[in-house]
Amino acid sequence: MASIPSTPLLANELDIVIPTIRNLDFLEMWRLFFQPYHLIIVQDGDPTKTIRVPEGFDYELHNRNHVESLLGKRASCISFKDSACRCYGFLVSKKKYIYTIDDDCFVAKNPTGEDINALEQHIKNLLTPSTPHFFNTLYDPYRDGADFVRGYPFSLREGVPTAVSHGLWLNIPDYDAPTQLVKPHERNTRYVDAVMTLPKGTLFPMCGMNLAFDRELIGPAMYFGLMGHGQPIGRYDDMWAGWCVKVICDHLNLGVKTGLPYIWHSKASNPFVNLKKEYKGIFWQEEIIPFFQSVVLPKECTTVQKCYLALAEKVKEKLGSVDPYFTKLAEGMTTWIEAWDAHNPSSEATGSLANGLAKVNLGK
Ligand SMILES: O=c1ccn([C@@H]2O[C@H](COP(=O)(O)OP(=O)(O)O[C@H]3O[C@@H](CO)[C@H](O)[C@H]3O)[C@@H](O)[C@H]2O)c(=O)[nH]1
Ligand SMILES: [Mn+2]
Repeated sequence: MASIPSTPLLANELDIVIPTIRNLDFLEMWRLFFQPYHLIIVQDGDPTKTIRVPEGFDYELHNRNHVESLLGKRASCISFKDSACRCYGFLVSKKKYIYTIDDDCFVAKNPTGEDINALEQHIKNLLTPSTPHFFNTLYDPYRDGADFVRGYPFSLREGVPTAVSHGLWLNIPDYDAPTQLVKPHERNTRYVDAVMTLPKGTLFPMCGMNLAFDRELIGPAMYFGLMGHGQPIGRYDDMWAGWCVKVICDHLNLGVKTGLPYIWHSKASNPFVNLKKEYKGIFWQEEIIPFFQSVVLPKECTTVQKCYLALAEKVKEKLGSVDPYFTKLAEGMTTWIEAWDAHNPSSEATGSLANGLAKVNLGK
């Protein structure tokens, strides 16, 4: 009986990025799964505050002083006093893969009561192809005990490289403030044992609290937009990144998966505070979504950076009239790419990997 290959740890190829304003005692629960990895802690808020990290973890900690000294004027594109600051950790990492998790997310248990190694599942998701061009009704065909169903074209069974693995949450669901207010006691107890590829041409609300991605394939697009201090909106950082990422993944023939793994989200943030942060986004998104649904990136955009800069231009042109914020956000997007390329000179080369995929895509 062939043994089922265990998932490679990728311990030297993956960084764990944690945005935080509090001590990281939550890591104790993750120690078994996280200890082999390097952590990039992005300390938000007051840089003079000391963040306690449990013994035995290999980590680097960046606070606002570090952000400003590394990026100089370009630090303006990194949010302050919002979890969006986490994207700074994506920028300074030198690894191929990123896993990002919030500090109020704990190890969940599967229906048989076993602890879920969320990182292992994300790695499986990222190392197996995606199927955005044709939906497999038995979900993830590359999973042990599953396959492509009858009628699935063989020409599409190779799939495409997976750029993003979007995990979910038991207990406190990632609801918006109005839903939180209406359903304050609702908890997610439903464990759905599935991983699905998001079909090409479909957007989704990407949550940043349990998220992994291939930094070499899509890193430059993982900009968590301008939120928090000095900004008219909050809690749309991960959403914005998800919409940009999905449009670019569709263009470059890359895949986005959602579903397993689950984490246990323990803390409901204050719905009234959240409502204040979200309220402009709640009506702006009725214009933002049609914008992303209508975006067509030029075929000359064969790297993530080129796609992202073209997208920033379109944001300024099409959404600038909705609110001046979007002009500022478009500038933030451009500054982000400048900062990314300044600190990741080799990324154009990896962008050419996407370029290669784009050629495959464009060849069709
Ligand atoms: O100013 C801040 C506030 C928080 N953080 C860190 O960010 C994450 C998420 O914070 P928290 O769990 O308190 O908030 P949630 O509402 O549950 O977060 C969800 O909404 C999204 C907001 O954009 C977020 O991505 C979702 O997970 C924690 O690690 C805090 O320590 C911060 O860095 N700065
Ligand atoms: Mn939370």
